[in-house]
Amino acid sequence: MRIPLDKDLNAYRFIAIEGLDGVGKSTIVRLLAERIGGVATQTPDPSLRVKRQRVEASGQIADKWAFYMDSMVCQRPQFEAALRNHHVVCDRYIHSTLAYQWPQDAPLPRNPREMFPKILWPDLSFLLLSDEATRRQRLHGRETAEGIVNPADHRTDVLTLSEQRFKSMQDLIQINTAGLSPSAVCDQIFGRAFQ
Ligand SMILES: Nc1ncnc2c1ncn2[C@@H]1O[C@H](COP(=O)(O)OP(=O)(O)OP(=O)(O)O)[C@@H](O)[C@H]1O
Ligand SMILES: Cc1cn([C@H]2C[C@H](O)[C@@H](COP(=O)(O)O)O2)c(=O)[nH]c1=O
Repeated sequence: MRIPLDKDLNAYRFIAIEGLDGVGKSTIVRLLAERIGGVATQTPDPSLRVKRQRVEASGQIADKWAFYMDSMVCQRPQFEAALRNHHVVCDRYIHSTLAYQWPQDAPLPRNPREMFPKILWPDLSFLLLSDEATRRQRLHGRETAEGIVNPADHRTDVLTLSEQRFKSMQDLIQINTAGLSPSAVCDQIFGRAFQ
């Protein structure tokens, strides 16, 4: 099932799902894309995994910023091609890069759309939120199921700053996922995006 919008031009939507590690983004990206017959994607592109590991290991914030920004610029043609026929739902995008990689002591840019014109801006960006206990429980559940623990998902200082920044971003639509099943979260996003 595909749900085009009521207009000929820009008929399909580019939707970004943002939030802290473990809050439920990839689950919701998959469910929402299935529901709307859209393309589920993510940044950075998985083909950049090795380069990403190298950049993350370097720990240099300028290198990380450049890597994540470049990855979005490079994915632009792929997103534009998909948007000709489908909605696109993306796991992390520009708001994550700003939340995690903008210099710690600098205020966030006031007009990021104008500042970073090379990336394709999402039509709608959603911020998934939950209380910390729920987020940790979800993370723990996934770690137990998959047998993989990513130390980056547990850096409290980084997570605290990133959450503050996410919450201060006026163009993010906040969805409180605590107490909601994945399908109920999906319903809320669907309602906000398409009804
Ligand atoms: N609304 C929800 N209610 C209960 N469990 C959920 C919900 N959403 C996701 N989960 C579960 O929580 C775990 C983490 O979800 P998911 O991997 O989607 O998070 P994420 O935000 O993409 O994490 P990361 O950024 O670290 O990749 C998974 O085991 C998933 O099944
Ligand atoms: C896309 C993107 C990711 N990151 C950081 C944020 C997290 O600590 C890790 C994990 O990401 P994933 O969702 O588990 O793939 O990567 C970032 O700092 N900036 C970004 O743009």
